[in-house]
Amino acid sequence: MVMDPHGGPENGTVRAYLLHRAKPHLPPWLVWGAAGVAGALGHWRWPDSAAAGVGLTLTSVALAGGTWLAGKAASTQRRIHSAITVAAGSAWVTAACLAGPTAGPIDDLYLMGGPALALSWNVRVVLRHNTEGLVASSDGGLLAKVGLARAQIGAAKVEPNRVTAPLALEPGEQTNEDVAKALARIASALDLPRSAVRYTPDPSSERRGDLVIVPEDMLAEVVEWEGPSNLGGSIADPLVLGRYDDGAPLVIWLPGDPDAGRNSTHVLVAGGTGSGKGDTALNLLTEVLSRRDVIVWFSDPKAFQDFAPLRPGLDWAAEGGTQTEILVAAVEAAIPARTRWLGAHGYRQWVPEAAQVQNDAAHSCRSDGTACGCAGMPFLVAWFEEAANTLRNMGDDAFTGIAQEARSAGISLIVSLQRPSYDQMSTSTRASLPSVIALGCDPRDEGFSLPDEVLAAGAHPGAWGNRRPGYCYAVSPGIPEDRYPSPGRTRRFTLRAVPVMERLAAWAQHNGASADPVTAGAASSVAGRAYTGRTAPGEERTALTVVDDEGDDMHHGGLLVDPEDAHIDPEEELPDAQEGDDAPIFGQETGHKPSPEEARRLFASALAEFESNGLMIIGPKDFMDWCDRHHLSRSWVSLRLKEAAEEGRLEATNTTGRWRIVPTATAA
Ligand SMILES: Nc1ncnc2c1ncn2[C@@H]1O[C@H](COP(=O)(O)OP(=O)(O)OP(=O)(O)O)[C@@H](O)[C@H]1O
Repeated sequence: MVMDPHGGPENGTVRAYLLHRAKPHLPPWLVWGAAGVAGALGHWRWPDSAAAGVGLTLTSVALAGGTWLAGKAASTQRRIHSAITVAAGSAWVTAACLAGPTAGPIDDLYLMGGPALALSWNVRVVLRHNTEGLVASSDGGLLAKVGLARAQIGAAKVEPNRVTAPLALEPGEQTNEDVAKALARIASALDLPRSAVRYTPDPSSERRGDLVIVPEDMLAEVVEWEGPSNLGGSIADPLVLGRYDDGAPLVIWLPGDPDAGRNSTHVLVAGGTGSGKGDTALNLLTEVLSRRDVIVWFSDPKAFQDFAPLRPGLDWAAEGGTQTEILVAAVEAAIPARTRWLGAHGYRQWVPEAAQVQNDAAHSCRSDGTACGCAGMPFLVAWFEEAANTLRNMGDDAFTGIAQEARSAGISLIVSLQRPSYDQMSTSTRASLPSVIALGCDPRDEGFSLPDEVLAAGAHPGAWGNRRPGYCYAVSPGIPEDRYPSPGRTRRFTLRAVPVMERLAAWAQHNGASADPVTAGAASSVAGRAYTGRTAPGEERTALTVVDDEGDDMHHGGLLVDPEDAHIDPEEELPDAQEGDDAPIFGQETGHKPSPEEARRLFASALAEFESNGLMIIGPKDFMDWCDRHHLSRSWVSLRLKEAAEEGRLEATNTTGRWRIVPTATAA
């Protein structure tokens, strides 16, 4: 039989299991048997010896006294129990030796007294197993050992794998912080991992709290993802990501709930390489996509390696940096539009009713008080996978602004980081993400992942590193705060999950929400055809594109070229430009170069080409080849970009030298 280091059977039979469970309770019975044998043997050896009688009696008294002295370090209760047992046992052996094991009441004493004593020890072992250390500490043992002498432990609540013991500290001498600092020593004294010992301070007292001990790691077993928890439910229902160490489901909520007094939230998924961050993201994304009233805008610089099967269910999948910049701009545009819509329909924040057709007069945008029948607005999840670069480009102020305002617009941001640390994300950006799913990380990054109080209460993701994939702490509105330091584990995704994810994406594509006109309009107004919205197979969603589908060719892209320039064929050979023309052309090579006017026209066409290709955020570097082709300098381009911004064709982004194309339909 394979044994684990704690002596448990790993894969044994039922019999082996029972034997294993019975093992700790056998010794008192073995001692009972041995005493019987000793009595019989002694009587056979010294049937009538007076000397043996004195010797044996002294021995038994010495044994009992010795036990008493030896038990000094044990609790008083245990000491008395041991001494009585030894005294009774040795007295019986003495009597049996001298008078014979079957004489008078000696055999009855053996048969009744022995089992009673053995049982009393069994009870003790059971008690000790459940409240290991805590019983012993009632006389200060454990707590003295860990530097909390004089603290009192109240009646412990014992559940199958969880002991909760109220702790009262020495008034004026000790604080809850002292307990937090002693947690590692308590774990050491109990021979448990540090994450098994937690402390929940009582918010109303600096010297009271609950010590929670979870002796067995019930998360060790890997659970595979089998499908979403609540297909067709609302995004307002809990999202189930895994389970806690006591078996309770690990859930979070994204939208707020005014009735429960819960705010909507943004989530950081933080974990080191190999911590199971990818699978955790899949847990969250599959839950979101399985709900009927939410759309997802998803940006992934890694080209959807992990998320490919789910891609058809996304309303917008942005791949790489530039597309992500556009997605960010679209979120920025969607915020005021959505907030306005929610306000006009009498919602202080997004609730599931907002996603329905607005048939309730109480939620009408009409001034006459009749129902308006407007299309509902689904919740929006904007997801930034591996977001360090995106956040850096956006800048702190922009991100914190978006995060702040998104919450009243029915938008949750989900951000994941390659490494959870301050060199990936600034303090202020970190602070604008109220929720975190903290997976294993470098011990030095713990302070970034989790709030100080949660770390002080015993959370320790640095202890997992990448050795416990999927283990996590979840801090989020709606989770009871005393749960924050409890570890959970998400579910694992294997190849077997792929077809299920594909079916889920197809379900979302057909049955999930699609963007409402307000959100789609805001997205299209900045992203042009880079935003298409999710399309079901066979369904052309052209309504959202502001540019004519035929306009792929930049030079003939109807809508995109000024009408007075429409006759120009830019392919046509252009006359040589005059030397010394007024355009500030520097570093220009000799050769064919367009006149300033033509160059401007070419520039307009180039913008149109970018737009028709969905490349909505541009900078001088995007014009490098173009400059070479047309013998124009980059500084000339920079100047033109600024001019175009003044004309309303471009809009400045948060990054110097990067401009967002204003789609032609909405260009000033
Ligand atoms: N909940 C889980 N239970 C068990 N194993 C898991 C769990 N989640 C992930 N794993 C396993 O852990 C390994 C690492 O997971 P994953 O690739 O998701 O980590 P990661 O944090 O995304 O790493 P990286 O940043 O390098 O991509 C994989 O082999 C995966 O199958």
